[in-house]
Amino acid sequence: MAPSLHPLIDNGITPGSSSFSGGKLHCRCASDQVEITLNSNVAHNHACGCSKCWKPSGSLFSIVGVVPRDAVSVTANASKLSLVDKEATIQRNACKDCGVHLFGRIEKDHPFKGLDFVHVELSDEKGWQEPQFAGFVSSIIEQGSHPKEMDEVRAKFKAVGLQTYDVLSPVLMDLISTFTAQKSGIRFANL
Ligand SMILES: N[C@@H](CCC(=O)N[C@@H](CS)C(=O)NCC(=O)O)C(=O)O
Ligand SMILES: [Zn+2]
Ligand SMILES: [Zn+2]
Repeated sequence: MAPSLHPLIDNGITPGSSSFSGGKLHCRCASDQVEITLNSNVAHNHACGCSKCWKPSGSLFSIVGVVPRDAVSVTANASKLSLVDKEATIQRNACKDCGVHLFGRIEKDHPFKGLDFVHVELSDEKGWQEPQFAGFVSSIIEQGSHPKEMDEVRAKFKAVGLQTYDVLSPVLMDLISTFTAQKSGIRFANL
């Protein structure tokens, strides 16, 4: 059987709702779940093949989107959260008991500082923005996917209407490079 990319991708994509304005995420513990309340829909929601983003078991990709950090609050069992990797740019807060990542936050100077990274499949609500593209696709080889499977993986994304990139989408790459240019002193008129 072909490997699962992700349950939210494998059988086609369900569009989100433009009027949806947030909901709750829960970890996968049987009791005393960590609860996160998001007062916003996600943006730039996408499949990520990197080794650092949380994936449901059996899936090759994570689905991860961003929300303004001011829209994120931990509303139950905060004491179960711990940082996965204190050195990483994205400080991923995971449940110590079930391992699910509840939110990732950037504290250092970075183009995406101010945005938290979240996985909407941890919510029971419907209406979250659907995945827009797939990023870090080639990274799945680093986790053991066979290089010869890559055409099939990219074809599957294409079949559900998603573009694939080996880093991020052009919009996000341009944001990162704009930030880097400005850091080096370049000033753009009319941004
Ligand atoms: N090939 C690497 C890529 C890791 C990577 O750069 N991930 C991206 C996408 S989530 C990132 O921005 N990481 C920053 C971080 O994890 O802090 C891997 O799979 O581990
Ligand atoms: Zn948990
Ligand atoms: Zn990632």
